[in-house]
Amino acid sequence: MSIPVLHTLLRSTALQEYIFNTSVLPREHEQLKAIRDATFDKYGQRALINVAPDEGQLMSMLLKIMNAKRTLEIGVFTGYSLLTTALALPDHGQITAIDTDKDAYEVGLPFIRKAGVEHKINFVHSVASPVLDELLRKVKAGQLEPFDFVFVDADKTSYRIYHDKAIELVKIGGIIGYDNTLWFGSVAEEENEVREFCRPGRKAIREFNDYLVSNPRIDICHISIGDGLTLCRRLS
Ligand SMILES: C[S@@+](CC[C@H](N)C(=O)[O-])C[C@H]1O[C@@H](n2cnc3c(N)ncnc32)[C@H](O)[C@@H]1O
Repeated sequence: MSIPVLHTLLRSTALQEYIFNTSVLPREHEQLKAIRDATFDKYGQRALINVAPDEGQLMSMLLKIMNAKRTLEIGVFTGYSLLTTALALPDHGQITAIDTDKDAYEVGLPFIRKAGVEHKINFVHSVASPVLDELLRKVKAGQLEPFDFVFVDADKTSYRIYHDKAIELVKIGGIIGYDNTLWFGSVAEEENEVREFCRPGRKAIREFNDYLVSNPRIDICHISIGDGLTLCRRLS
């Protein structure tokens, strides 16, 4: 069992291990496992910011059901969710992936290459907002098709800003996924019980969850997998 239990919100360790060992890890692509291992070697416990393997499995299933071809990712790190997406898209699929940390991306890149999917990826080394603004300009000018799927897993205090841009970047009927929307479970804790490291993120995520639910332009599904995943389907 190589996945630390911290990687899950499920309170039963035995049940989480059962899920991982029975249905998730035996089906995990060898290069995804290699990214996870390389991330632990380089970053230790920080490797937990990789998307959890069972969440990756869900993303992969969703992308295949949607027949997604063009996706956008904000927050790549060493590329676990990125490789998951690249493996789920058809050979002509295209991913625009944005991150400020090129060194982390390069930790995962050899495994993306070994998996034979690098040609699907356009990595943009930048803070996300200006890149999103430029993509928006192109979509509005009709120079770029809107995306089928957008995955957001970057700075939590900017999720609302990212949502206002992502809703215009994804096609009607397309999906936006937000990671970490249960923030170590702290969203449901009493104020005085919240662990210190959770405090800033908890406030941002709670406000973001309230913001999403008040938005009539989306369907919402809030899933307790990994550290919480909210799927939004654009309606209008
Ligand atoms: C939780 S990690 C992403 C994990 C990744 N999805 C995975 O599965 O491995 C968050 C990433 O967001 C990036 N990030 C933080 N703020 C950003 C910003 N303003 N613009 C672009 N990337 C940002 C960080 O550099 C970090 O690599």
